[in-house]
Amino acid sequence: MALMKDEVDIVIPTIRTLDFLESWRPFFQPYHLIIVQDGDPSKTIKVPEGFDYDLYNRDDINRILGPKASCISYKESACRCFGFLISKKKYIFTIDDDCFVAKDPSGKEINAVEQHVRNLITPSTPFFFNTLYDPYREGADFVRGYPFSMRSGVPTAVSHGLWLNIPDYDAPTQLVKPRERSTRYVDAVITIPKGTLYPMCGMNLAFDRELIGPAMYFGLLGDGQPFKRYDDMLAGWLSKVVCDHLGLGVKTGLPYLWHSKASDPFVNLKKEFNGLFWQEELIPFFQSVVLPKECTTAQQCYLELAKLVKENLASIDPYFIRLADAMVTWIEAWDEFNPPKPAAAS
Ligand SMILES: O=c1ccn([C@@H]2O[C@H](COP(=O)(O)OP(=O)(O)O[C@H]3OC[C@H](O)[C@H](O)[C@H]3O)[C@@H](O)[C@H]2O)c(=O)[nH]1
Ligand SMILES: [Mn+2]
Repeated sequence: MALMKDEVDIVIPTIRTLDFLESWRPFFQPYHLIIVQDGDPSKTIKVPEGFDYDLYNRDDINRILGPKASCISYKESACRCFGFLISKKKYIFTIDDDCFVAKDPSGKEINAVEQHVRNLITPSTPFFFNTLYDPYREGADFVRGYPFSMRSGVPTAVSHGLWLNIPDYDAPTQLVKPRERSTRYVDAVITIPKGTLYPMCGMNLAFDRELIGPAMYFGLLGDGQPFKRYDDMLAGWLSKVVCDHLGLGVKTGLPYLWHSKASDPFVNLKKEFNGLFWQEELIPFFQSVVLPKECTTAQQCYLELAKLVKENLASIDPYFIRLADAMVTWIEAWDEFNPPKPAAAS
C-alpha cells in the first residue's frame, strides 16, 4: 500500500546513474519521480523501465526558469531544489542515487517513503521535550509531567532520515576514519527542539512543500562558487530558523537507508574547505537570528533572511551578497511556479 501516493513526489539529483532505483522498485513504483540531471545535459541518463517520472537536465532548467535559472546550482547536489520548485505535490521525499533500501534489526526492508510520510502527517513537539521520543508513534505516548496544553503538538514540516553503512561525515572526519561505518540502528524519531539548529543532510529527507517549501532552497553553490557541499547544511539552518519562527516541527531519526558510496575525501576536502571555516561563523549567526513577527509566511521569512545574509555576512566573503540575491531569485521563481491558492469561498 503506497501511503499518500498522489501527494508525494520523489526528487532525485543525479550526475551518475539511476540503477539504484531497482532496489527501491516495490516502494517507489507507485510514486511520481522528479529526476534532476546535473552536469552535461547532452549525456543521456537511462531511467529503468516501469517508473512514472519527469527528467530535467540543465537545458530544461534554463528553458523553464529563464533568467531565474541563475539561482539553481550547477555541479552540486543542490540542483535537486529545482524539483522541489516545480513539483505540484504536498510532500517531497529527496534521496541520493547511491542510497539503497536498508533492513531493520528484524531483517525487514525499510519503506523509507512510508516512514517519512508518517513522520510528516503526525505532529511534532518542539516546545517541550518528550523523553520517550515521538509520542505519536505506536507504543509510545507523552510521559508523566508533559504539559497537557502542549500534547496536540504542532504541524511537522521536515522529516530528516538517517543512514546505515557510509555516514554523512565531513572530509576531515572521513580522512581520519576512512573505515568507520554507521551500524547502529536506533529505533527513534525525535523532534529537534525549538531554538536548536541541526546539520540537515539531503540524502534521505522529506518535507511538506506547503508549509516550508520556499525555505528549502539549497543555495547557489558548486561550480563557479566558493561554497561547495554545504547546500543541505545551508538549507537546514535557514529552514529551521523559519520553522522555529512559524511554530513548525522538524523530526530526525527513522527511516534509515543504506548509503553505499563514500565519495573521495580528498576531493571533498577541497570542495568543503571554505565551508569548514565559514560554518563556525554562519551557525552562531543563524542561531542568533530573530525574525520580525510581521513575517507570517515561509516566503516572507525567507526574504527577511536574504536581507540579513546580505547585511551581515559579506564580511565573511562577498560571495554572500551573491547568495542573498540568489535567495531572492529563488522566492521569485517559487512564487511564479507556485502562485498562492485562491482563498476558499466563505
Ligand atoms: O555535482 C554533483 C555531485 C553529486 N550529485 C548527486 O548528488 C547526490 C549526492 O552525491 P554523492 O553521493 O557523491 O554525495 P556524498 O559525498 O554522499 O555527500 C552527500 O551528502 C548528503 C548531501 O545532501 C549531498 O547529497 C552530498 O553532499 C547523488 O545523487 C549525486 O548523483 C549531483 O547531482 N551533482
Ligand atoms: Mn553519497
